[in-house]
Amino acid sequence: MAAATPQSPHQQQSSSPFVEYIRAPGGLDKVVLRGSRSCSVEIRLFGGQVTSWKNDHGEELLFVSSKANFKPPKAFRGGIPICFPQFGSHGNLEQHGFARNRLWTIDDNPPPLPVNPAIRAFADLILKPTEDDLKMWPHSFEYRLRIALGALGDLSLTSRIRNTNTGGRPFSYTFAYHTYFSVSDISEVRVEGLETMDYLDNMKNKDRSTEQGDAIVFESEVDKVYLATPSKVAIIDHEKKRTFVLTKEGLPDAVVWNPWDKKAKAMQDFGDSEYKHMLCVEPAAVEKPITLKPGEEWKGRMGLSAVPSSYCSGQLDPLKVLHG
Ligand SMILES: O=P(O)(O)OC[C@H]1O[C@H](O)[C@H](O)[C@@H](O)[C@@H]1O
Repeated sequence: MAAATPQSPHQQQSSSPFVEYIRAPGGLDKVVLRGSRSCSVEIRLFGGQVTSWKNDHGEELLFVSSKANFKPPKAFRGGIPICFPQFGSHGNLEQHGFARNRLWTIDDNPPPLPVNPAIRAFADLILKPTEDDLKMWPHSFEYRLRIALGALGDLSLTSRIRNTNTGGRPFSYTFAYHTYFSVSDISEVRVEGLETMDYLDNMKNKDRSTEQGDAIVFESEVDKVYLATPSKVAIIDHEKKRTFVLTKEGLPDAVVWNPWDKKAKAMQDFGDSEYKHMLCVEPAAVEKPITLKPGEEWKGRMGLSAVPSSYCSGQLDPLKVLHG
């Protein structure tokens, strides 16, 4: 059950050229971040979910299914759902935990977060457990989420999760930023940065294997949790000559998922052929749950940028990736 509806953000915050608070139909309030030219980010307070990230040509960079269910309490298919306090079925809560199915509020007075002072387009959201949540997961927490649009159109999500239990009890959780990238043709996409990594294969009962030695390509359903991965992963869309560069901090693992045709047909909120135009690469903490003692706070950050890639030799153009 969603939390009680707090005052709508537009009653509390005044919009600016960089941040607009909007009451959407059905109380699905959202926040729009505006950057240079046509760069923008859209965030729904329901789920604390980024639902759009556009580049300076106004092109949509994230995938949202044409059949997405925009009605709470079901999370909707696309953008960047937040998986907390449980990733997948790694525990006894609902799939991916409850954070993506709750109404978040605007955090009026967030604790200071060291960021680039030039960034003006950002929003601070907060989620705390409802009475019902505490019955399911008996831990008090404060989850602060900052979503920021950088001057170069880059998108960053910074999560700060604090254990506010008064009874002295620690808690553990698993976590992911379930990021849906929009791609032109999955058969033309490669992922670099995960080669030779160990992974748990969700299609083989979470068996542990090791990835082969070169970029990952896609010819069928993939559902793998790569373990202890590098802090930078590249998703190369060859047809679009575009590379998504994903950087992560505090998130050792990376989930890679494409449902392919059979599973796509089985999902009512996903078009039968939409698997061709999306890929999930999800910075995560799955293998080793995060444990917080009362008063302790964890920080997990994902940075996304989309750079033109002169991808040809199997190696990313280092200048573009490093400075894109
Ligand atoms: O349909 P959802 O609950 O959003 O989950 C969608 C997918 O999320 C992750 O990528 C998991 O690894 C997959 O096993 C799951 O199918």
